[in-house]
Amino acid sequence: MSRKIAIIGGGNLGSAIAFGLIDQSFIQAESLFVTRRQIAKLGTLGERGVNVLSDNLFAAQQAEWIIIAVKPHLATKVLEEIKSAITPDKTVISVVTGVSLEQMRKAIGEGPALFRAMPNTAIAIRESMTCIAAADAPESTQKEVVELFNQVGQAIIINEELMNSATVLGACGIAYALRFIRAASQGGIEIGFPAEVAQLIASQTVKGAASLLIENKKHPEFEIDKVTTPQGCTIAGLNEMEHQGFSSALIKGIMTSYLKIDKIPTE
Ligand SMILES: NC(=O)C1=CN([C@@H]2O[C@H](COP(=O)(O)OP(=O)(O)OC[C@H]3O[C@@H](n4cnc5c(N)ncnc54)[C@H](OP(=O)(O)O)[C@@H]3O)[C@@H](O)[C@H]2O)C=CC1
Ligand SMILES: O=C(O)[C@@H]1CCC=N1
Repeated sequence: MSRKIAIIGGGNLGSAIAFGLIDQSFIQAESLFVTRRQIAKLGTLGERGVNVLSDNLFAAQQAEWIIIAVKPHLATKVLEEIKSAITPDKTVISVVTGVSLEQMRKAIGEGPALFRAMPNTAIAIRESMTCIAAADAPESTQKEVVELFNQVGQAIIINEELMNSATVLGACGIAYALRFIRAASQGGIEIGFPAEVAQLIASQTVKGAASLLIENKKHPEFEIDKVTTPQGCTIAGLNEMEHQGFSSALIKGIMTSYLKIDKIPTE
């Protein structure tokens, strides 16, 4: 990509995006500007040739595309800080939870194309699921933004009303899936494996299950039916998990996360 990109807020997600983009060679390291106040913590990106700095305005002045990746309560402040650098030809993409396109427009003013994107931390290894919502952006710019996030996983356009749902299912979802793997590993240790072997088996098995659905595009129960031998051990274990509230716990957790989003301070 010939454009320059600035990532304002190089924390967990901002850095993950940076690593994903340079590892995929989507952008040259020297065309990427990543900011945070404690720049020493961006050392690894700096060693890879990325411009690491604490001057948000300078970073935004250099780039055509500006990705905002600070915590929700800092988003408006940061947008106002870099406002003078956001000329109408630029594209601003916020990955901030709970900050609407309308709030962004209010902080920046009319002109630039605005997007909200909700990737997850697997973006660092180019395996993100990213949901994107656009405001007043030409079709061609929307395509470019989807293309950017397709470089580092799978990206789709959604209506902004679904952005909180996308946050929970896609971004928080990484943590839910990892907690499943941790629990499976702990069970694996109890039935005989050393911890690292249990984790490998649990992780690769989850990867395989996800890949079956993504490649075959069938309902999970279709694949489960292939595993559950009548009177076998799989159905016995699955039924016990459901008696203990497995699916119900997950759905209730998803709803709790969803209801929490509107309570996250964005000012
Ligand atoms: N983590 C995740 O899985 C996901 C997070 N999100 C959203 O992404 C955003 C970032 O989350 P996350 O990466 O986890 O949070 P982090 O706290 O890890 O990252 C935010 C970064 O912003 C930096 N920062 C704070 N103030 C400024 C400033 N004035 N100028 C520039 N940088 C600043 C902080 O570094 P320093 O203190 O050194 O300045 C910090 O590293 C949040 O809005 C979150 O809701 C969305 C999807 C997934
Ligand atoms: O937990 C949070 O609030 C953010 C949003 C999605 C992932 N992390």
